[in-house]
Amino acid sequence: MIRFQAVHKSYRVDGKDVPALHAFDLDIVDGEVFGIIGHSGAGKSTLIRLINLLERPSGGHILVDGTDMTMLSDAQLREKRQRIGMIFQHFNLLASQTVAENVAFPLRLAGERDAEVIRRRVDELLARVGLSAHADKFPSQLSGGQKQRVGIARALANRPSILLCDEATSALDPQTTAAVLDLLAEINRELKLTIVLITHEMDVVRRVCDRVAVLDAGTIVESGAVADVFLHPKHPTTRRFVNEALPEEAAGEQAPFANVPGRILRLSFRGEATWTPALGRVARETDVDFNILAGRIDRIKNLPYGQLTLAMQGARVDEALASLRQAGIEVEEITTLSPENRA
Ligand SMILES: Nc1ncnc2c1ncn2[C@@H]1O[C@H](COP(=O)(O)OP(=O)(O)OP(=O)(O)O)[C@@H](O)[C@H]1O
Repeated sequence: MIRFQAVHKSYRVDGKDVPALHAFDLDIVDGEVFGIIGHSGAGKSTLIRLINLLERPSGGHILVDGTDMTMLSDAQLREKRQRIGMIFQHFNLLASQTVAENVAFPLRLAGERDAEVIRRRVDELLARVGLSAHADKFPSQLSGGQKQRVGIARALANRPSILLCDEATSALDPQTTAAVLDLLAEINRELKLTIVLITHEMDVVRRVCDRVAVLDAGTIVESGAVADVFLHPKHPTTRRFVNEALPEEAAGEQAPFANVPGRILRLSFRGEATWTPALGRVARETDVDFNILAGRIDRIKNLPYGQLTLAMQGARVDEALASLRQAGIEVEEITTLSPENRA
């Protein structure tokens, strides 16, 4: 468990303290993939670097598995950091060392001297990230995705219980991003380690995270299970991120519904409800008509979900909505959204 207690952080700039993170509490539980999303300058890097104390908090406590990181001596902190792996946007590999030497580096740093032990561990790690054939290459001979795989192998070398990912896919194209995120999800599942990642892309959160915190100008404005935050964003900043990830839905919300006859509704289906033909059944039973304005079916991590924006007409619309809710479908009336909420 990673626990932030009343943590805040200011940087000293031109003799003045400038706040980067306002006081916050946050728990990240063992084995989850926790995302922190925010725009540039929101404080994401600061927050993630507080976990391994690459940044020291201006106040408050950071507990990792019950140990207060702020109380450790330098030697204790070095030891603790070996159990907290980290990967970076620009990979931070040693250019003059081979892939195998880069992965061996943290093992040597931790005091391992036995060449055979190191070789076996490096082989195992390179196999895990799919780079066994590239052990003797130099970083400059690898693609971005391969470099990040080396970064991941290196971060896992000392069997950490936590992996911190600092914009780990921001320098990669969408296909490579998807492959690296799949690898992170696999590592989380199989090694049961906790992953904390920061990103400015909601799609990264949607693909791999269990929970998410939205950071806006140094404040956590919203947090919770990804499906809840994604399907029912409350804060305008969250809504903007979600709309980036759901362009069709965004277009639907901004359509001129004032001219569409009927009540404008948004239906959200999760899990099994995504595949049941409830809408057709309810329409037949209650004699309502519906017109689909926007929609999509996708996945939030392993959870299938669907969202439909539709206009519904008929004398028994309220009855239809009650039946849909009973079938496990979330129903929101969106004609009543204020212009601010539609942003
Ligand atoms: N070492 C530093 N000294 C002074 N100010 C800093 C320092 N590091 C960060 N800041 C400031 O703190 C705020 C938060 O920065 P941080 O890098 O944590 O944000 P971020 O969300 O990670 O941004 P980005 O996505 O651009 O990396 C910014 O206003 C930034 O200018």
